[in-house]
Amino acid sequence: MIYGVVILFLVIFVPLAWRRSRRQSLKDIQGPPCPSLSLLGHEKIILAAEQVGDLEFQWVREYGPTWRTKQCYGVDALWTADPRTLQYVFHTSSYGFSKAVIPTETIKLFAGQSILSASAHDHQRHRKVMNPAFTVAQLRTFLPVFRRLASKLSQKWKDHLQVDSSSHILNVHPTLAHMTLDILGEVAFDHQFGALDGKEHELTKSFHNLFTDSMLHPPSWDILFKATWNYIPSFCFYFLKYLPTKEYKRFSDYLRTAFRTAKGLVNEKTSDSNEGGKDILSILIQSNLKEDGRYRLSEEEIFSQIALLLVAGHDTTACTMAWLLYEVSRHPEDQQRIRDEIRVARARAKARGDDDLIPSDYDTLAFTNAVIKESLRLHPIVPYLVRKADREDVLPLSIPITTKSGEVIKEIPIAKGQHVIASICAYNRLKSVWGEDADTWNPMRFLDGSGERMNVGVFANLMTFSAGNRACIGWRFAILEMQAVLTELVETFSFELPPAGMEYLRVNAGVMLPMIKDKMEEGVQMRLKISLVA
Ligand code: HEM
Repeated sequence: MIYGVVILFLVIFVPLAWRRSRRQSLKDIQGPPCPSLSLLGHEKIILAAEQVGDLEFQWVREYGPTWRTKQCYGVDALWTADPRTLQYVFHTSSYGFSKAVIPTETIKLFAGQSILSASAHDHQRHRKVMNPAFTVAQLRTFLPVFRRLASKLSQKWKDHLQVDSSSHILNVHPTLAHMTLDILGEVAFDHQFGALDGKEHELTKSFHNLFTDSMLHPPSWDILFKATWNYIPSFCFYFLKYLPTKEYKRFSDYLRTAFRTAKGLVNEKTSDSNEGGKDILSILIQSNLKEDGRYRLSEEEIFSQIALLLVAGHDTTACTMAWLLYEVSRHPEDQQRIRDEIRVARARAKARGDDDLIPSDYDTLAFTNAVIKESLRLHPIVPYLVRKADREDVLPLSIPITTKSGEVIKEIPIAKGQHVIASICAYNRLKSVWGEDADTWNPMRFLDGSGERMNVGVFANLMTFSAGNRACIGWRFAILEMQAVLTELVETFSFELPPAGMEYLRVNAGVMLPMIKDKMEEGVQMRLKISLVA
């Protein structure tokens, strides 16, 4: 049946797409030759790349930081890693570039009517209600929970070592994900998921391999089918959740489960006699009630934020931490330097009369923070973002490019509806921003300030948390959580790469996940050798 639907869409929409591609003005922009006359353009090779970003890095080397690719049905897409263009798209033009249809409708499949897929007008409303839950003061109150659950994780790993031997090769990803879910449960919803205790919540089951099942290496029919979404009336999207294939079923099953969990959590809050709850959901509900009725979030929108937070706030951080521990394993001398730095900070805290580090102590861990930034630079969990110009516009470039006809240009006129793809992974490795060693590990770049001159993204000039008014609302949350967890783990354990023979892949499942070559059927994993610090 799905093939019939796809063929029908192809017949109707290929001519439309072809006509649209004629209107565009990007023909003179250089880019990789199209693999064939294929209707898929470059989409298939980008989505199937063995290592996320490798193609983009190669294209930046060949064409400069702004280049053109073909999307399905011959439509041109403009890719950019140019800092000025990114600043223009994400900051200067404010809401002038909306999220493209395919990511928006895909997000709705697993996060309903949440902030992540809201239109510009609705986004301001969502963000105003959610902001009070993500202030610095609010987040600092979460630190004891971050520390307690990091220490619980550490105890679990110690137990592994006792059962096994003094060192052990451990897949660190699942327990990191259990810990980040438990953290989110407590600080966001005042709820105990008990994932680290091995409790099988229906949510953890329905989240397991959600993105790899739904988005990793999509079949050609799905890529072509999704491309038709750019041309169909919006009421058709309502039916996507009923598509019977695994790609769509996994998302709609998750959304149903998340909504069930969300209803339970909201009921707990509203029946709670303690109205001054300090968790994210309580603050969101209180902030919503203070709003004028016209601007309030509906019940469905609140459930959707919960479904989104459960995804956006846990595995993103768990995978990012898995990469962080991978980098720490590859660089034992940096690992030791982190340990020494924590020791000094602890001694200072003790001399002051504090039992433990306080939030401002984490800001003084200059090298540890530089390591976190460097890992976020090389391993951005969201590798690119697709935006659509809401009107005709002219994009400024800080790095001029040479067109096919040999002209050197500093700006690119674009048509309304043009897809502009921000390559987060390519920007994060741009030599003009990060220096000649941009492809290699060097946390020191964040200590001499050389990497942080331009202020493109919300954090450390990185695009990893995006930029502008739709940037990650949880970036401070994620950083404080990583600081607390990394200090606990590096103080307690020594990390090494396992013996040679394991090749780690950054796979593209909508988000960038760690897997092991030739063991992809085992799912997301990061195997590291751990032992207790002597
Ligand atoms: C290392 C961890 C994280 C990374 C790399 C990350 C990255 C991102 C990125 C790139 C976006 C923009 C997506 C887009 O425009 O389509 C985003 C949005 C968002 N993130 Fe995060 N995130 C992380 C952790 C978190 C955490 C811990 C939370 C919540 C507790 C969170 C909640 C959100 C929300 C609600 C949005 C939507 C914001 C909006 O549209 O205004 N994220 N994140």
